[in-house]
Amino acid sequence: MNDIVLIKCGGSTLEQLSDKFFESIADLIKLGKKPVIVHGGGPAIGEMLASLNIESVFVDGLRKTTAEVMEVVEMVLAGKVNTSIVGRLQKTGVKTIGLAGVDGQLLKAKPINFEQLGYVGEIEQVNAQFLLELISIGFVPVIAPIGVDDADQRYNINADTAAGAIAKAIGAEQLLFVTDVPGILKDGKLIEKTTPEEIEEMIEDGTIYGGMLPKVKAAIDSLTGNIKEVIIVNGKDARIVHDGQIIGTKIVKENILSI
Ligand SMILES: Nc1ncnc2c1ncn2[C@@H]1O[C@H](COP(=O)(O)OP(=O)(O)O)[C@@H](O)[C@H]1O
Ligand SMILES: CC(=O)N[C@@H](CCC(=O)OP(=O)(O)O)C(=O)O
Repeated sequence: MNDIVLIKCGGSTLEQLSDKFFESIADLIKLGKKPVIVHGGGPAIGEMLASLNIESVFVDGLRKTTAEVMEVVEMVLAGKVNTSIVGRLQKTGVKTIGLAGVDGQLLKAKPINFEQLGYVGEIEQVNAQFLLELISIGFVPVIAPIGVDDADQRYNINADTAAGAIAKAIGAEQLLFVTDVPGILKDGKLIEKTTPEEIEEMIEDGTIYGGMLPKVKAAIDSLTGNIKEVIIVNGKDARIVHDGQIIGTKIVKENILSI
């Protein structure tokens, strides 16, 4: 047991996160957990691009990233969103360090499909050793999903995908997606527990679409690693932990569910 919990904070909910949310991260540390945060910031990037009269174009949920867009993505994610989360967490007394993929070559990336998506990246390698060292000396890393290659080209990585890859690389035990819905909803009702197989069916029948897709795909992929469960939770709730329980949708490996 390494007690690492990777928490992905979605841009959909970042501005609504209460002080209590950050206090519950401090609570997790008191319970002996080692949190690591990966954040998004899609809406903030969209607003900044709009204010610069640059159009946002999405292909299959991924933002088409020209060199000009990449500069804005990095400015918003690393410059604004990351420092804001670091500041809020630090206020609760937690030792925090903000990082983008370029720091310590944390996220080595390559283009997914340059012709179609420009500088959208996929992670080739995570510098897990660097992160584990920071965790071992008591820091909570807060990571912006920006990748880098050996030529210092930066890449825009979907934050859910980055969270899954980082969780797997550092052997996290739990992966939490904090978003703007209470979990996976079906016919308006919260699904409390589900499996990769059921998720495939919900993708097929259209129950799961849009921004939920990269989350469940990253969840399924990370369940092949050290992770025992992935939980999707609502960032609008004051606290993520209620009486020691996390409320949301739990995604577990099939064999565990059938026991
Ligand atoms: N079955 C589903 N249950 C709940 N939300 C869903 C479902 N399918 C798609 N979604 C969408 O996924 C969104 C969350 O993803 P996204 O907007 O990318 O958030 P984030 O910025 O937190 O990553 C929800 O607001 C909702 O519109
Ligand atoms: C390639 C790609 O689409 N990158 C995302 C990165 C931010 C992100 O993923 O933010 P959320 O978690 O808020 O969706 C973007 O440019 O919007």
